[in-house]
Amino acid sequence: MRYAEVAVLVRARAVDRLFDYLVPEGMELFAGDAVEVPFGAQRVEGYVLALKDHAQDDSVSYRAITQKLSGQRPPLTKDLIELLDFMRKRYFCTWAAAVSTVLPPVIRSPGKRYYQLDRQWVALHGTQDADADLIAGLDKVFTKKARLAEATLLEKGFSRALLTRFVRQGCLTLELGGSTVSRRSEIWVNAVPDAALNRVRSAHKRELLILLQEKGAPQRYAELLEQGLVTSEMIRSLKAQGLVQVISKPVNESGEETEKRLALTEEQRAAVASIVELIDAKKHETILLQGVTGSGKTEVYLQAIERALQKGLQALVMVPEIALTTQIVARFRRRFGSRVAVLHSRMSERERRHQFASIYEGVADVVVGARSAVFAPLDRLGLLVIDEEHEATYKQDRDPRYVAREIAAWRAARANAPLILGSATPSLEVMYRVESGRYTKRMLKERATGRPLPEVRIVDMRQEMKMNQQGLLSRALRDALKDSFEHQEQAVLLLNRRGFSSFLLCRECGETLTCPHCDVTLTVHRTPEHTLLCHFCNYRAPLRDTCPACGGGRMRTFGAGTQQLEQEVLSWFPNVRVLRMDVDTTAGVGTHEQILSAFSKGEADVLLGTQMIAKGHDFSRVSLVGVVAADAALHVPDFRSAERTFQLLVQVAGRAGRHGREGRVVIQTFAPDHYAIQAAAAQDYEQFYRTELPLRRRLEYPPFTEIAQFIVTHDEESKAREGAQQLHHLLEASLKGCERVQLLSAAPAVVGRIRGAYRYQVVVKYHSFRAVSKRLREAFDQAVAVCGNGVSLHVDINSWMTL
Ligand SMILES: Nc1ncnc2c1ncn2[C@@H]1O[C@H](COP(=O)(O)OP(=O)(O)OP(=O)(O)O)[C@@H](O)[C@H]1O
Ligand SMILES: [Zn+2]
Ligand SMILES: [Zn+2]
Repeated sequence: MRYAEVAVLVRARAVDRLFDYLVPEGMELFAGDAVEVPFGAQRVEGYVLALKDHAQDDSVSYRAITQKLSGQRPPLTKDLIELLDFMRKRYFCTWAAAVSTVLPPVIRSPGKRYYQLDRQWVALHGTQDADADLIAGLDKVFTKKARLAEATLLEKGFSRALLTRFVRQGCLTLELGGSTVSRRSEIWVNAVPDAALNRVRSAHKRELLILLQEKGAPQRYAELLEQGLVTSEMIRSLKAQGLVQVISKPVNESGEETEKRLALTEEQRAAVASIVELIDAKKHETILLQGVTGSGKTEVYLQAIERALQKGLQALVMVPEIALTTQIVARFRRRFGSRVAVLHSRMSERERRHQFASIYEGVADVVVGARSAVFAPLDRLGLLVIDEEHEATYKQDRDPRYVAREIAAWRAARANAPLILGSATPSLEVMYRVESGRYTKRMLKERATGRPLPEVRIVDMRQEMKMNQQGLLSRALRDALKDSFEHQEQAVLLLNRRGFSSFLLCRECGETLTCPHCDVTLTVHRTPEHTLLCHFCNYRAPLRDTCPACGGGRMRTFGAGTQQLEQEVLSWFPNVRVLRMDVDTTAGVGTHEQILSAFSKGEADVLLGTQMIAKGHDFSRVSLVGVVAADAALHVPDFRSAERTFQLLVQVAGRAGRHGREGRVVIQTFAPDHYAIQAAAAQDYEQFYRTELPLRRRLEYPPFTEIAQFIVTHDEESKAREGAQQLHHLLEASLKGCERVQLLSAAPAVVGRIRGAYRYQVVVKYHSFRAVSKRLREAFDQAVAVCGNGVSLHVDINSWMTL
């Protein structure tokens, strides 16, 4: 008897365990396969995590699996199966939630598999190959039909492993669920140096050889064929005589030849060398690649990946938000052609299916993608890269709230592969790990193009207010815009309105109000009564008009929209062309790309928008960057607000002057002396880090502690609050006697209400996850059990952003 240990896709926490099922006689089943099983009176989908000869309890008679759902390949690879367990323990999620997160629904059901033979490939490679007999055999089977079902080929004695290998080599094309999986390449021929012409009898062949020798470089087979200069038979026999070489070069989707690597700068070369050393040694290590904006980190990734591919290994590259990073994907495609698969959340189902198929079949061995790509089914990982490591988008904001960086680290360690974290502005967590010796660091201090970093100027908005300048644009920023337009250059204007909260800011001295216990900004809370509130610990204070610092009477809520900014720009410069990028203008699929590509083609003079314009773009004609209100980022009620502000300002500044004239940056702020703004203006990471770290230490924030944030929601405010208080009691009881743990009072969450549901939070700070995880989990499970109907509980471990 064989048994399967199955994770069933039933969400209820009450049945969150693995179930044993009998494997019916004759069912070919592997760990990782999708199955249908009886569950109560229903039939449900499940995943086989292990196969075994004995069930948990031999005296029980187990029910049998009713059906196998997956096709040839188990959708869950071996390391993904193990990852499920890690996710459950780390993010307190159920088996079902872990499986659903790791595997998007579209890839579970298999399609029928058909193959086509590439005759040109066979004609040119066939007979010389070590596989000559097998290829000749395939050729014969395919004579009558252009397309054969997999079952037919298996019947004829070709094994699956063989078919897969031929797909990877380019000899076969696989058709799966309406899309074609193939490794696109183009065939080139070249004369062997000093090929002895006298050995060639046929005049045609001799002509061809002379032509190739005269050219002295490989020629496209397709072109020679068009010109009537070759037949496949000619090439085959010349190849057999050792007079020509047949080369297949990878091409990209549109058939263009893949691009050559760039000659590296000295710094890049050293970085690539240290990564290559790890790849060769199959050694896991995490390397922080800290490179200033425009230092050419991407080229370092590309060349390191090339090495992994040469060794038959795969690479995974994570980018913060794929819709915003079309440029980077295009570069990967230009370099590695159809070996690149792209995964992100905005793809059509059909496209996603296609991308997954090419990964499973091994045709794509470089995966580039956003957060969820961290689960790509790669079983020969040789290198993992997280670009812009510091970005908040690597944190999943729904359950299970995983951090892609943690998952990548887990997979890299398991695969004995290096993990590269790239950033101009590394997160404090990562830099702290570098300092404590857990990660190594490689620096790129110069821009790869040799351009200098832009010059940054801070404008004190308090002075502007005194001069009775009421608008969003200071005089300095207006002058800079005018200068940029006069030189026919482009400008980027950033107005970030991150978060949903508002805060009070003194228009005369720039003061804001912070929590005396947590040092985060107090936000204006409108329900049930108007108060100032700390979302961390529930401290409250009354609203006020007068400033506690300067005594002025102009404490006002802060915030302006991008539309308002657009109007103001147009009122000063009626003839300039403005593109606006924010949540309103980017709702549709592909709209990001459209706006960005219009801007990079020079169809507008100004791009203005929220933080989505700050990241990663490489625009060649931008010489001016203006930050309209740096304070909006500074006063997000989050202990990371200074860090986020510094990162945002350095990143957006980095868009200026990457190629042409020297860049200029204008930062407008009510807090010109704030250390985050000062360090950003100097583009000095070290200066920022040295100031921020002691503050974190004093207040016991990450990287010195870790934070678990529990969220309780309900349609009625009182129920949500009571639920949070109940959870607080349970946590108190279960954490009793634990050292160095802080449990904060239940408080309204920063986003107090989403889609009608009220949200309360309870925060726990601790030093060691290992020491508290069981206790946290226990309290959480109890709270789930005792909380009434309609209350839902979420947990956010190591909250990346306290939202
Ligand atoms: N070795 C090189 N020689 C010449 N140009 C290079 C070299 N390496 C990179 N570049 C060019 O430098 C520019 C910046 O490179 P890239 O976009 O990779 O920088 P980055 O470090 O990712 O910057 P950011 O962090 O600002 O996104 C690109 O236009 C790239 O083509
Ligand atoms: Zn004041
Ligand atoms: Zn507080």
